[in-house]
Amino acid sequence: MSTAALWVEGIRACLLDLDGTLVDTLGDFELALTGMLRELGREPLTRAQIEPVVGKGTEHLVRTVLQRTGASAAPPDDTELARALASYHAHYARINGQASTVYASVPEGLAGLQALNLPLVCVTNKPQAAADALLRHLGLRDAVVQVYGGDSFARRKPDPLPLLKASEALGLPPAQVLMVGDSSNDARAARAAGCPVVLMSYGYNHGDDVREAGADAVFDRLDAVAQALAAAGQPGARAAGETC
Ligand SMILES: O=C(O)COP(=O)(O)O
Ligand SMILES: [Mg+2]
Repeated sequence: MSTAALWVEGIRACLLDLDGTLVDTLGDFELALTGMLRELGREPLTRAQIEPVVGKGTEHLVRTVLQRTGASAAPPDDTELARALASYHAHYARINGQASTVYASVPEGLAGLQALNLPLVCVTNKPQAAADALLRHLGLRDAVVQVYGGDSFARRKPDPLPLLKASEALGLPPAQVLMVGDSSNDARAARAAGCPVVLMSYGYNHGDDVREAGADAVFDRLDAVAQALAAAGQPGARAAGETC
């Protein structure tokens, strides 16, 4: 990545997506959905079928899965959806973290961003309580100052609201807050909020090419994002140990 890239200029904080960016959670989605589908008397889906549906929040996931596994392709009615969601949440709470792993470059990437004194905030579409519990389980909770979930605000990504609220809480203009995600959902939210955005190539992008998602840059490793920011000599960030 060229150090002349504009997105690196003036970054003072980072918003981090969770599923597909920090943690590979596909196994957890598979376990919880399989539990729900069994309870509803339906056949489970494969991971390959589940992956493109992840990233737009729980209701979108469950609604789409019900539609794909139903006798007809009709959308579920409200009662059916409510029953499925209750089952899914109960299964997810029980298995949360059992089949999830932190991506290889993430510990180094978080350490690299922290070494630049950038506050890190998790902005995910996963429900807040589940996201918080997962980060704790994986020993990542202390790396971020705040966790916002898909139920934290009136609207979730790709709406800009969570990113605008997070920037406001940090006391920074969105142009100085970098969104780090894995999908067009993150890129759309960032563009609408006025945040620069980079995407990780290893996550879930709804089955589409992440390089076509409209990000400022795409990286294969999270520590490469920190290195690019460090190389640009961030004005708002000081190297670890450096004093004012
Ligand atoms: O839809 C989800 O639950 C996952 O969302 P995330 O990629 O925003 O973390
Ligand atoms: Mg994601």
